[in-house]
Amino acid sequence: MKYTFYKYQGTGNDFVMFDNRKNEFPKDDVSLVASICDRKFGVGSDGLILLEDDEKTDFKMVYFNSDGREGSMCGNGGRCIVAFAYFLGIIRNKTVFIAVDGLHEASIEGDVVSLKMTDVQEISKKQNALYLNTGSPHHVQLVKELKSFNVFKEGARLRYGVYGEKGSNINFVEQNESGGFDIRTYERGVEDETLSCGTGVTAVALSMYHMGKTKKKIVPIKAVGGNLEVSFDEQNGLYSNIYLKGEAKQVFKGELTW
Ligand SMILES: N[C@H](CCC[C@H](N)C(=O)O)C(=O)O
Repeated sequence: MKYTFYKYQGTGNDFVMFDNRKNEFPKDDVSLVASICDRKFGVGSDGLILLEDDEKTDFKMVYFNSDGREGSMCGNGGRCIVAFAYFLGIIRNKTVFIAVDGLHEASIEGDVVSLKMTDVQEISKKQNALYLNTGSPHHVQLVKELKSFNVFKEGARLRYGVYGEKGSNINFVEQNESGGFDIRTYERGVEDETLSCGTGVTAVALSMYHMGKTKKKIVPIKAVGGNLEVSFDEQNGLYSNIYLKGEAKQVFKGELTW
């Protein structure tokens, strides 16, 4: 059977996307998902996303990491699937959809998608770092000379060494001259550095505010693959109305046979 797929990227975090409203995709096939994501033997991507029907909202997002296993929330994937739903004509400029961590509101204007993230109440302190869940678990650590920092080696060491089998995504941050922050992320489930991680960017913005590194509630973040903006409200340590905003684009369409 032939399946049409689309490739999307959000600040360089790339995804193979299927319209699975007819439920044809064999989503329990971990090795199939992993082989589609493989950059040498497949299409190549950081993850695979299914757009499915949902009774109560506009659509459902099902996200798999490139290892073939279902992941926790993906912020860039969430932005990309909004662009995909718009392309398919399922939504207009505003939407509410369901993902693994609950409901998400979003809006799209040209190539720019603004995605509401889950509220965050708990930011815990680790040695040299903060840890929080923005839909996915994130370790946030300030470093010097981020450009030459060995993200893969240090990320892998912390991911397994500190967080064990379940793991965490690991973000390294440095404040830049314009007052915003540069970020590089080692992603669990991809087990490598990716060019951008949306839930990671969100975690960094909240963490930097929490630490007093910025007083602004609109925080520009520069990932390797592009710029994102995080805005939020904060009251007594509760972060709400968190929005992740940036470009999400369709790259190509193709056909897979299996
Ligand atoms: N790239 C994603 C993060 C996916 C989280 C995933 N790596 C996991 O821990 O299951 C993002 O843009 O938020």
